[in-house]
Amino acid sequence: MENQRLSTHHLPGHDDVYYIPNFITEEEEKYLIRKINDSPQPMWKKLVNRRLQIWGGELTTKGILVAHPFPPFIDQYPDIIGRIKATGAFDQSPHKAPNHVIMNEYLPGQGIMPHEDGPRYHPVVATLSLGSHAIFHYYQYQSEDNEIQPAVPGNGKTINMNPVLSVLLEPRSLIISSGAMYLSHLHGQVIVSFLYSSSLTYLFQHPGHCVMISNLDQLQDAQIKRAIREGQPLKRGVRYSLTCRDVGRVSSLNTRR
Ligand SMILES: O=C(O)CCC(=O)C(=O)O
Ligand SMILES: [Fe+2]
Repeated sequence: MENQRLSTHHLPGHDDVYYIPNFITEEEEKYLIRKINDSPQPMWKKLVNRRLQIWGGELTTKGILVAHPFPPFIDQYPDIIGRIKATGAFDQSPHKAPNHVIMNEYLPGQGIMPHEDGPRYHPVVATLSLGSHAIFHYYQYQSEDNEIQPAVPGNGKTINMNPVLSVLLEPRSLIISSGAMYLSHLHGQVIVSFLYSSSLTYLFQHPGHCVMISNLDQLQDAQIKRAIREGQPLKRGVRYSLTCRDVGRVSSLNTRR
């Protein structure tokens, strides 16, 4: 997906992952978090390690979207959908913009296991982070010539738990994954309450486990940059992620988008 508007944001060595810091302002972030927290209890689905809300409609078991209008804080003010569309990341997708958003809430110490987003979506996902940072990893399945690593099962295949790419997601940033990173890799967010910085290139997720962060040069958050520079622990707060995707098949009974 080489795209002029995004080309300055791609991660070094990875043409199919883009990191855009400060995609929204602090004021817009506060507004969105307030709207999320104001939403009625029945909107939330509780999972073991996170809570989530689904915006844009429900997916049937056959992968068809029964469309429902977005809440206005997603496609009116601040117009997250319009701004994502303007990046050009969805130029090749069926609706040229995301029509489905899963909003995840993670408390400190919560995360999401490595997984694939699957074929129901056009293979581009744009994720907006709010509230706090996360380390986001991309993984591959184990291949025969890879060294054996501790692994967890996924679709009967074994995952190589050495990430191929690790990105520090700042609050207000947008990360876009496409191409092979969507189609043949897994992604996940490691469960940590603190991050410890060691040098300017490596961060400790927990003592003894170091990861190389690919987007250190792209970071913009003053607090995060200072903590990394000074070797201070980065304390996790509540993080919200808005994962925005385009579902190709939309029910004709209810196509308001
Ligand atoms: O929280 C994130 O950044 C990622 C969430 C995710 O991968 C998903 O909802 O499919
Ligand atoms: Fe995902």
